[in-house]
Amino acid sequence: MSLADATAEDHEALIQFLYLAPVGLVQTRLDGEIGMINPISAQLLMPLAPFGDLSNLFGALQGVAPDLRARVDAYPAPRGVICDGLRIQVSAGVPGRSDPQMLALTLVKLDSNRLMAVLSDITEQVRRERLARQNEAWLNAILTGVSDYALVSLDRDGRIDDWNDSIGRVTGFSREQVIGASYALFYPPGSMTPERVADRLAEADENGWSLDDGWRLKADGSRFWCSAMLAVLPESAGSTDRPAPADDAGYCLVLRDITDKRVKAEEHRRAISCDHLTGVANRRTFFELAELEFARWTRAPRPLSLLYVDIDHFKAVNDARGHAVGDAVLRDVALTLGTLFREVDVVARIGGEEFAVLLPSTGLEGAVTAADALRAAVAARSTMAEGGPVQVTLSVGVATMAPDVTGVDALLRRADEALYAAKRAGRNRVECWAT
Ligand SMILES: Nc1nc2c(ncn2[C@@H]2O[C@H](COP(=O)(O)OP(=O)(O)OP(=O)(O)O)[C@@H](O)[C@H]2O)c(=O)[nH]1
Repeated sequence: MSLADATAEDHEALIQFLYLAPVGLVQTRLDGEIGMINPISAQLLMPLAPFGDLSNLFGALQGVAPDLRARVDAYPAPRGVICDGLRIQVSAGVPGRSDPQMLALTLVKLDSNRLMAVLSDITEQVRRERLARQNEAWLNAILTGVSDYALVSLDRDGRIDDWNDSIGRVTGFSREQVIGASYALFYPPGSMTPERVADRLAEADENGWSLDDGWRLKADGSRFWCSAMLAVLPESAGSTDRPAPADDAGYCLVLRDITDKRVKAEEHRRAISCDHLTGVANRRTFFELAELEFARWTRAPRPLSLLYVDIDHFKAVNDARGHAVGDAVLRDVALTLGTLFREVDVVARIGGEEFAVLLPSTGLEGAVTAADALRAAVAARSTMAEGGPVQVTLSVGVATMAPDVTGVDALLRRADEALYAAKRAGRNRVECWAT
């Protein structure tokens, strides 16, 4: 066989591999223009691509992974792995019925002109991981030594009904301060609502336990990073010879100070849950948290609202001042969003110049007030950038939960419709969804 024949055969084998590979493979230029794409990629990308346009990988993924282009631009080496198994949330699931669809993307820079993208559907794997994580956390909680724990016994309403030294040791609170208080006492202001207190109790009732990590408060006002497990006590405290009726059963709250491990945990959390450019939550995290809120709402309806935020005429900023200045504006808007909202609110970048804010325990009126405060704050400031300050305005669509809203996607659609109305009405406005 001649060298030319052998090369042609190799080429043919490569094409065969590309077409039959069990994962999606896409070869693009550095600007994302697609040169070669196999059927699995086309199948995965087609539903995401605006107007079914599969000419550019970044364009196709713009709605679900807006920062890809920036990642490629920021990658300094002539070749190498730009991102490895980056998780991209494609759609929100419906609690109890379907899981959110998730893709994994590995992006390799082959040389100064070409990228290779490997795409796979990891929806099922993510579901299994979530279950495994919960099991592991539970096992860790049981197996680790008990000296760094504070054990708190709670009544059915989440009020602390028993005291032991471990609470004083870990949190610094005295018996008088804690007995009769809600366990929300250990949470920093703004990070707990009465509904959330009840949610965690309900979650524990349903699963036997409920876990969460985050900042907690000590008696002196300082914070510690805590892993908290709330477990159902099958019998009421003090009952010895007969099981208590189920109504009397309380809870055991186990607080563990893991401040030392926090830096690593935080770094990990940020890497997977925050938007690369702005530092606010990414689209995937938004949907995860929004689904949790929606599931809570399904169990016990309470006010829950959503803001869909879009920067006005942002393309003009990019066109006039360049992409880097556009990025600085995005970061600035995210900063304003981050400072205006409560810790319990979820602020996320869900598209190129689109943000969403989920407001638990907030009805329509409160959401409109918050949206207008945001609109006014952004309109009043400007971003300092090379070549002079840049001013932008926002349009905001507001929607609130109602019995006929079937899921997170549906709520988002309503907020999007309201946003569209705000754009039509002249921009720099807040509009609410109306039937
Ligand atoms: N700098 C920068 N620009 C981005 C990023 N993601 C998306 N964009 C740009 O955002 C712009 C969005 O423009 P359009 O959707 O036309 O909307 P608009 O100009 O904001 O106009 P209206 O929304 O109708 O007020 C496009 O120019 C995108 O290229 C990003 O990460 N950085």
